[in-house]
Amino acid sequence: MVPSQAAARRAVSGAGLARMNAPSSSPATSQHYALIPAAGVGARMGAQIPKQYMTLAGKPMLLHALETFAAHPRIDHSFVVVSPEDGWIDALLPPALLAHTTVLRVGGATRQDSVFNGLQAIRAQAADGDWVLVHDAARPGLDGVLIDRLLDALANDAVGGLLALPVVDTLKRGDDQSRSQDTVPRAGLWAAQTPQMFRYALLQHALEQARQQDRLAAITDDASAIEMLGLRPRLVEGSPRNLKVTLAQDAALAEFFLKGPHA
Ligand SMILES: Nc1ccn([C@@H]2O[C@H](COP(=O)(O)OP(=O)(O)OP(=O)(O)O)[C@@H](O)[C@H]2O)c(=O)n1
Ligand SMILES: C[C@](O)(CO)[C@H](O)COP(=O)(O)O
Repeated sequence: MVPSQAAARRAVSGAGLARMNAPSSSPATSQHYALIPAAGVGARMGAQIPKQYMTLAGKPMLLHALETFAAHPRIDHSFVVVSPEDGWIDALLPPALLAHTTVLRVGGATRQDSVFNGLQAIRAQAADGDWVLVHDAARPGLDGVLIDRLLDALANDAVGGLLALPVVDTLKRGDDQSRSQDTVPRAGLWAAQTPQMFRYALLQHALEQARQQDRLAAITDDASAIEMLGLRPRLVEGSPRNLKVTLAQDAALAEFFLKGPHA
C-alpha cells in the first residue's frame, strides 16, 4: 500500500505541518530547489584535487550540474554545499550562474551531514511544502529530460522519490577472498541515482530523526531516511548518462555522455 498524503504529513513534526499549509507552499506555487552536496574529497578517485573540480568535457565537473539546473525553467534556485575550507568554488562560478546559485559553506563529514547542514542553512528561505532535489555534484550527466521526468512523476506524489536504474546484471555476494558465495536475486532491485526529491519539511524531519537515532552516518542516500519513517519513495527511471563519477575510470565514460548525443 502506498502511504497516503496523511501518512506523509503525520511523518512531519507538528511545527513543520503548520508551515506546509502556508500559502507559499501550496502545490500550485511550491518552489523547486536544487541542493547539491559538493563537499567531498574524492578519495576513491585518487585525484590531486577534489573530483567535483576535475575538468570533464572542458569544464569543472560541478559546473555541469549547476548549469543544467540554472537552465531548467522549473528549478527556482540552486544551493551548492561546499566545505567551509573550500578554496575552489569562488573562482569557478561564472557571473551568469550567481543569480541562480547560492554557495553554502556548511559541508560536513559525510554526504548526509552535508545535506542535513544544507537543509538547515536554507530553512528561512524554503517553505515546508517546497520541493528539494538533492543531486550529487559527482553526477555531471544529469540533463533537462531527466529533471522533467522526475518532476512530472512526483508532481502529485505524497512522499517524493528518486531517479534510479533497474539492476540488469546478475549480482554476486563476495567473500573476503573475493570469491562468490551466493547470488543476490536481482528482481525488484534498483540502483539509486540522484536527484532525490522530497518536500522540505519531510526531508528535514527524516534526516533529523536519523541524526537523533545516530543513524545518519550509516545511510548513503536521502531516500534511506524517508524509508526509515515507513514511507516508500517512488522510483523513477534514470539513465546511464547520470552515472556517479567515483573511480578514475568513470571519468572517460562521463565525458563520453557529456560530449555525445543526449541519450
Ligand atoms: N562529506 C561529504 C562527502 C560527499 N559529499 C558529496 O556527495 C556526493 C557523492 O559523494 P561521493 O561520490 O562519495 O563523493 P566523495 O565523498 O568526494 O568521494 P569519496 O567517497 O571517494 O571520497 C559528491 O558530490 C560529494 O562531493 C559531500 O557533499 N560531503
Ligand atoms: C546518493 C547516491 O549517489 C545514490 O546512489 C550514493 O548513495 C552516494 O554514495 P557515495 O558513497 O556518497 O558516493
